[in-house]
Amino acid sequence: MIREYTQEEFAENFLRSKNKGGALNEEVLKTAKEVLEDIRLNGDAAVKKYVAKFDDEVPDTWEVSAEERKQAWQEVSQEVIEALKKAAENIRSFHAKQLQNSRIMQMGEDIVSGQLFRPVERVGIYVPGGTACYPSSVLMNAIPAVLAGVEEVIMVTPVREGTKIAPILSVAADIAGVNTIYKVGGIQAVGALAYGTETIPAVDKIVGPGNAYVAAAKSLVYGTVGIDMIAGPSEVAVIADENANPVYIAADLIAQAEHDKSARTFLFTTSRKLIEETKAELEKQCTVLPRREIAEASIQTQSAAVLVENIDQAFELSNRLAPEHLEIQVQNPLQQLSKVKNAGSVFLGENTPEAIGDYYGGPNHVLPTSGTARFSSGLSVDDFYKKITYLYYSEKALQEAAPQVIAIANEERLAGHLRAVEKRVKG
Ligand SMILES: NC(=O)c1ccc[n+]([C@@H]2O[C@H](COP(=O)([O-])OP(=O)(O)OC[C@H]3O[C@@H](n4cnc5c(N)ncnc54)[C@H](O)[C@@H]3O)[C@@H](O)[C@H]2O)c1
Ligand SMILES: N[C@H](CO)Cc1c[nH]c[nH+]1
Ligand SMILES: [Zn+2]
Repeated sequence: MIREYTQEEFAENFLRSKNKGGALNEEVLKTAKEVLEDIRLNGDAAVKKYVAKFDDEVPDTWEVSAEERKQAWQEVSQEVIEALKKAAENIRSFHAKQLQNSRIMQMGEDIVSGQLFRPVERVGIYVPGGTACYPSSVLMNAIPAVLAGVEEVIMVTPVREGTKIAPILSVAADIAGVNTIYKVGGIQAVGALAYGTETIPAVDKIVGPGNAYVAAAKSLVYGTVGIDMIAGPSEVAVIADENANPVYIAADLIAQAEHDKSARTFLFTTSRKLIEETKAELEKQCTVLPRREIAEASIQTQSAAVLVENIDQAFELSNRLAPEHLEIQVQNPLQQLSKVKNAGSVFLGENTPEAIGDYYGGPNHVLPTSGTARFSSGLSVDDFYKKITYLYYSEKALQEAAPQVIAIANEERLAGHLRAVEKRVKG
């Protein structure tokens, strides 16, 4: 089961090599590159080919029809619809606080500058669906986009069985305000959204989580379109002291491990006893897990337990790892929050399992993985804005600024720039 590492071994095995976009290995990137190039050149025909290759049956029509979307509401229980609506409300209130207005600044008497906040016009949201069904990802992706004022939200998701998407995905899409849904997933969906095909329109930005293939494809189309971040296979790190509950820790590690064989789970603790008890719990809880095979593969190959001398050492390792999720299971967890430097999202105390954030709490669950939380953040309203700066100078203001600008332009040996100012100033 979960392997124990010394701090040095952990650094060697998990921080030096594997934590640099680890999920995007060469082989995955090579496949993604080939598929993307084919889609760029051959549009729908290539998409069709790869849906058949990677996802089985090719639906006759890729767009989920208005009729299918209406019918979906009859196929989901009222209880689940209510749960989705309540979750959507929490996510909406959390993200509404991130809304921003354009700014205008008076910089002295004759100068005005500022920033225009403009929504990205057309956004593609990726909703994973290879081995599980993710209505929560529909809400997490689309709600901030709609709040920011995105005009068109296009959702893509693979079909797992038959040629229909799960009705709950369609209901979640209606609740969140998705305009169009296409039954295409994987690299081929990312390619179609980036380059546009006869059926699927090109978008301005692609957001959303996915497995290593999806994450690799997103990283490769960056530049043609915007992307949010590398949101690949799930991760959780738990920092725990001797008072933490091994039953909860094992449950939370399994909750992320069951996403994907490539998911990564970590325990940093001051207690050897807790490591032993967590190991025993992992064995026990996995035996009754429907996705046992996936969770066990993840725990056996991608996980680590590290005994540390004190909690500060645990934070040091976690900050270097920059996990997607960090659980702080120590006494007075709020007092430890200031020690977090790198993480996608933090969960405080034993009553805040990471799963509450996956579905319901409000913060976004689309988060940076494989060490990329060192420089990127979870999805937010901000991802759906462009911030356009502007500047106004009066004649008098330009006159005053001219000597400084001319001096700098002169040093840069850019005479054209210098003259553009010089020609306007008198005297
Ligand atoms: N970081 C985050 O914010 C976050 C949030 C939710 C889920 N996730 C992750 O999303 C992922 C969901 O994975 P999933 O597989 O269930 O769904 P997915 O939709 O991400 O990927 C499934 C698609 O991958 C493609 N694929 C599979 N094997 C392939 C191969 N050998 N070559 C080329 N393409 C291939 C297929 O087209 C398939 O439809 C998990 O890794 C989970 O941990 C991450
Ligand atoms: N834990 C995932 C992010 O890594 C999000 C999710 C959706 N559903 C369940 N979990
Ligand atoms: Zn999860």
